[in-house]
Amino acid sequence: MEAPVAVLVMGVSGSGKSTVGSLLATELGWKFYDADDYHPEENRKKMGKGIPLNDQDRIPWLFNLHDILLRNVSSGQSVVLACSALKKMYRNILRRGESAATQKYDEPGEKEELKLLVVYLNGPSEVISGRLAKRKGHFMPPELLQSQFDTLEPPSAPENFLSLSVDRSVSEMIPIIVDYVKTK
Ligand SMILES: Nc1ncnc2c1ncn2[C@@H]1O[C@H](COP(=O)(O)OP(=O)(O)O)[C@@H](O)[C@H]1O
Ligand SMILES: O=C(O)[C@H](O)[C@@H](O)[C@H](O)[C@H](O)COP(=O)(O)O
Repeated sequence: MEAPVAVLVMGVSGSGKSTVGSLLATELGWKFYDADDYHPEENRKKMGKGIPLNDQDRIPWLFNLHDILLRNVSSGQSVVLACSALKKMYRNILRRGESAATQKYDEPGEKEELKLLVVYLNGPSEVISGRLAKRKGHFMPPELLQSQFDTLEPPSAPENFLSLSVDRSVSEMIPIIVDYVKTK
């Protein structure tokens, strides 16, 4: 792998995106972005009140994240992004920005400005809700987990993705992800 890439670490709230993504970026020596840091105040307030976000809330946030990824990759900087990216359309926006909205080029691999490698952290709601119940000092209420599962569209071919069970330890995941990234 030579050209700069963006690695998306995705999954429902509490699946481990921030933990895995930040360690991965450190391991690779790449920049790390946590999509949670880019939610507008209205989105945070909405989630804080226990109301799930909808497409209208998420799409401008995803456009902004696409711009950040593209700016980095265009300047030669590979990046890791931790972002829920629950729907296929959301991942297309991260890849293509506004052109995803026109759906002219819908499928990953077609005329992409940005190579996005997807790491999908998957696991049962019982395990993830147990972790959220213990997590302290975060704006996301654990009650929203079911809505995240309801919205989730797991990645599928032709998306370029690696699926990892949240049952694995983080230290076990990192070398697997590094291998995946290095062979792409
Ligand atoms: N693979 C893992 N094994 C055990 N605990 C984990 C694992 N990944 C994350 N955690 C813990 O689960 C909680 C949620 O992780 P976090 O990274 O905040 O998830 P997300 O960013 O997807 O919401 C945190 O308390 C974190 O320490
Ligand atoms: O698209 C969304 O609904 C949000 O991005 C959501 O998925 C995310 O989970 C929250 O921002 C909370 O952050 P954590 O994922 O860190 O719990």
